[in-house]
Amino acid sequence: MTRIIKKISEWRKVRNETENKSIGFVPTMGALHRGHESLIEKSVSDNEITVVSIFVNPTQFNDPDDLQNYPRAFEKDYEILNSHNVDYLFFPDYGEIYNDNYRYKLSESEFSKILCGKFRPGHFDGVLTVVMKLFNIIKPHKAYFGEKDYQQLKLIEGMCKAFFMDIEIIQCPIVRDVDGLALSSRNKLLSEEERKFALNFPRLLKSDKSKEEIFRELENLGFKVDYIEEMDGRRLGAVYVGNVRLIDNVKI
Ligand SMILES: Nc1ncnc2c1ncn2[C@@H]1O[C@H](COP(=O)(O)OP(=O)(O)OP(=O)(O)O)[C@@H](O)[C@H]1O
Ligand SMILES: CC(C)(CO)[C@@H](O)C(=O)[O-]
Ligand code: BAL
Repeated sequence: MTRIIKKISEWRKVRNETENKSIGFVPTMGALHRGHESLIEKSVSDNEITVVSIFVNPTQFNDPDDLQNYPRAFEKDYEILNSHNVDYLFFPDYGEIYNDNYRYKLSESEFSKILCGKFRPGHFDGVLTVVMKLFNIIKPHKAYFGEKDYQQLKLIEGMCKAFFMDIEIIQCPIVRDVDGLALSSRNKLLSEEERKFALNFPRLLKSDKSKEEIFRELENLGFKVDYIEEMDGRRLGAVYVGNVRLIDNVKI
């Protein structure tokens, strides 16, 4: 059975007893899907101990409605963790993580300001701060992140390098539904019709059109488009379907 740990003090005791065992860590905000499961499976196969965290981190939400509507599914999540033989679920509350009430934060001043960072002010400060805190608490050897959140993944790699953090970041490929939509917790917020409409996003992202053409075509279809950009041999984008913001990227 996956053991639920809510308190840092309780985890510290467990961590002290792990001796030389390898520890893999999968940070999440819950509402788990097969994308998360792919990270968990990799961690379970690579490490002797796997820790998953579920913490809907308020400091990375620039939009209070987005935070309030963020899907939460604790019971189903717990079943999924058990079915993968995850050893520990770290499930802290706000006060446990933000004992400073977010007076201290970690920022990156360049890459975090473009792409998603341009449209979600403060988002990556919140992400980097919470990931640093979680790393300092869990003290994993390896941590697993998905390529769907490509900018997040690169910023976390940069943070580890900048602060000489001895944690290996494992980059995991995007898991898609059979129809091509990248799995995302926020997909649960789409109506059936919106979900069908959302399929235009991955379809156009992977087309051989230019980023400008893709931007225009998505707008003409009725998407609100934050950006379509290319970097590192990838085309990345963020769009709104109704109130739901989706991100995705493909290799080009
Ligand atoms: N489809 C996916 N394939 C691979 N990894 C994924 C996928 N979706 C999410 N992840 C990874 O799971 C980790 C936790 O992500 P998170 O809990 O925010 O889920 P999410 O589905 O990305 O939710 P959101 O709706 O916030 O985008 C991140 O490292 C993220 O990149
Ligand atoms: C890395 C993370 C768990 C930090 O809250 C979150 O941004 C996510 O789920 O991708
Ligand atoms: N997976 C990224 C979390 C967020 O959108 O806040």
